[in-house]
Amino acid sequence: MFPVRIENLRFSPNGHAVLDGIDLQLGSEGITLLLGPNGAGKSMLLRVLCGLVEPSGGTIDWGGGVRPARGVMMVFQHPMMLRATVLENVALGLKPLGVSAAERQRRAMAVLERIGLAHRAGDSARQLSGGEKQRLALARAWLTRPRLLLLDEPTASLDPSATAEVERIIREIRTDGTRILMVTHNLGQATRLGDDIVFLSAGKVCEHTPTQRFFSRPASDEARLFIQGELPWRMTF
Ligand SMILES: Nc1ncnc2c1ncn2[C@@H]1O[C@H](COP(=O)(O)OP(=O)(O)OP(=O)(O)O)[C@@H](O)[C@H]1O
Repeated sequence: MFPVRIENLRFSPNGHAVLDGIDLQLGSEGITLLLGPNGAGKSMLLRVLCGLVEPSGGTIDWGGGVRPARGVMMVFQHPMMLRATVLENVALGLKPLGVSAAERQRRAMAVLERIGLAHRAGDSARQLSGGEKQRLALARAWLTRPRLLLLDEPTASLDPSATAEVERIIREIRTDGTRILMVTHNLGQATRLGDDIVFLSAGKVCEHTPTQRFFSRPASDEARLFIQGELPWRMTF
């Protein structure tokens, strides 16, 4: 499936270019952080990659073949919880894979242990806190062993301790062999988690560079102003 090669990817509903010719290559390992101002097209890029939105043009080459049906998973900023227990919500991810009910429960319990939610297995998932719901959503995706995991601001509304716990789980998923592409507005988080940074502005990739270099020597004016918190609003649209 890797490298994933994205070329001249476009999404232009009603003539407005949300993705304006994205060129990007993703190798088989690591955590890539997608940064950029509001409206840059970060979430839209993830939606196109996971197949939720049909692009207007361009190509995505999934390592020479078509996108593997179950190889790509996405976790949203506000993950959906079914009206069911925590265990059932996690086990659900394995249902389409034809895993038996007993095995689904066994594996779901094992992943709940790893994310520190085993003691909540029998509780209603909808009663969980925001941080716990995000951990559950990560566990649900992790259980299916995706090759590529797309994360859209998974810690956006979490406090520092819940954020640290989610970051720990993301690192574990990466160590387990899953490639991660993640949107964040948290620059501290980008330095903690990111192997490399893709900086998007106005639907285009301005730069794709190792994390340390991005923060010490950004190549584009847009990225430099963004890091300094001085990006003029007119450059964001
Ligand atoms: N389904 C859609 N159809 C048309 N335009 C859309 C659609 N979804 C989003 N947009 C527009 O695309 C642009 C980019 O949105 P997107 O959510 O990808 O930005 P973003 O970089 O993730 O921003 P933020 O950091 O604020 O979440 C916005 O102007 C948004 O209004």
